[in-house]
Amino acid sequence: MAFHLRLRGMTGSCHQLTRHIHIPTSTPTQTQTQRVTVTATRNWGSSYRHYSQARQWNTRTLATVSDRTPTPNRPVVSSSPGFLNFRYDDRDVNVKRTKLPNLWLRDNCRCSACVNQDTMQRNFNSFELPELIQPLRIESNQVGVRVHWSETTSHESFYPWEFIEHYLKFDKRSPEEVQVKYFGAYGHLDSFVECEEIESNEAAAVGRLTDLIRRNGFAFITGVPYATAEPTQKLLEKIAFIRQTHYGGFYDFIPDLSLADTAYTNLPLGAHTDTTYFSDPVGLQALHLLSHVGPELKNGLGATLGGKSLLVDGFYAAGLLKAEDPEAYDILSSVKLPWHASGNKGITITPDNLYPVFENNEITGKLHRIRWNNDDRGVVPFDGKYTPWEWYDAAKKWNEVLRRKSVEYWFQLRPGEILIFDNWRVLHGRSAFTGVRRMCGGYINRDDFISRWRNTNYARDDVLKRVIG
Ligand SMILES: C[N+](C)(C)CCCC[C@H](N)C(=O)O
Ligand SMILES: O=C(O)CCC(=O)C(=O)O
Repeated sequence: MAFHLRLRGMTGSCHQLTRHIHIPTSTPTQTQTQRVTVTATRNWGSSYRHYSQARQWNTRTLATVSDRTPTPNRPVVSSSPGFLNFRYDDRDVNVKRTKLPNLWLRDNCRCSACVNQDTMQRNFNSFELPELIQPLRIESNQVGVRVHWSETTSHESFYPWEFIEHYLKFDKRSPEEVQVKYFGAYGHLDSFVECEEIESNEAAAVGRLTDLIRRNGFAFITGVPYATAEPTQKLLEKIAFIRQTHYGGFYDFIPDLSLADTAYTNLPLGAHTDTTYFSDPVGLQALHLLSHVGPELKNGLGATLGGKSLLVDGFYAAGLLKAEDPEAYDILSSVKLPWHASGNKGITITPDNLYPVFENNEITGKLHRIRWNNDDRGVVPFDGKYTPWEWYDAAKKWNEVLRRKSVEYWFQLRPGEILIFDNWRVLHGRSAFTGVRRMCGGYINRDDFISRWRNTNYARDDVLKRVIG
């Protein structure tokens, strides 16, 4: 018996697909093979729209394959052309949709045949899946839904209820958020991990360290040997590999202008973020003061050498600006600027695009990244929603907030203490100094930092659910 399915009201060109599928008869033990000719439009999008509108097929309504066994507190699952339908009983469950596309579900099969278990990468070509794939049989239980698909080689997928119900209620996975703790003039007194803790229990200690940085914006590693720079480098590499830049990888510097940047001088540096000129500014920056040798004490009075360190919680400062002058916050979020690093011969780095001072997360609207180094900023453009003088006015307000006594956290770095901060949130600087001040440290990519934080603070299954979607 030929079983011709044709979607009515199709537009655009069609092409014939011939499928052999097993449609179970009423008695599940018997199945019969039937030639099925299915037509679908080339333009997948429109066929989807028509697909979901096609109520009547030109022959019998598709045999609904569904699992009627109700599972407490879970929706009843049924099938209609192109979709699995999920109907909650009369409970008022707040859902955004009551059906999920078959092709989307099949593409998200996570079985060991579909996902390379060694690499966690998709193991099949999504675009060779039957465009009008249908379930032959559906079973559901307390844990999830099992679907037997109509494919040339029949395929069985299992979807945990957590996955299904998430996408009935939401459009996507929301970005990970952590409870951040702002800091002001007094910093965080408890944001440190002992070096020996890392040596004795690396994963747990690095987990605590990365979580402190994630939540507080910065943390110290204390008790670090400082006769040489090597222990510092080794500790940083326990978080993630050190990022190479035009300053090299692990850095160890003194004020000798060995590289063309004011960091290699004894000049004061106002609060800034580093590498504003990279498309992907460095995620973490580490600084360890190894030594500071100055002129001998004069007439017995202590010669203050200077070189104090400054941190500003950019998220806290931006919150103050937003509350006091929302338009200034919006201007600094909207006006996209050029940034550059061009001091070193043969180096002229600029980002792939123009970027604003504040970047806000598209989903949560929350401040996500600050890019602020007025010395490395390019020319404020004339086009766009705001004029340059509106930008200067907003930036001046931002600059004023950054220099408030209540916002600036000044402290003295000491040998043996590595400072590590979130360069997308925390601005840093220093006071002028005399003498020879030796600093070492390194940059770490944002994504490598966040990956390490995830994997040292949460179970892998939980992390995989978050990152695969
Ligand atoms: C010494 N160390 C490599 C840490 C920094 C060198 C210069 C940093 C500069 N503010 C920039 O963003 O490029
Ligand atoms: O010397 C310092 O304390 C900080 C230097 C600096 O701002 C940097 O390396 O980006």
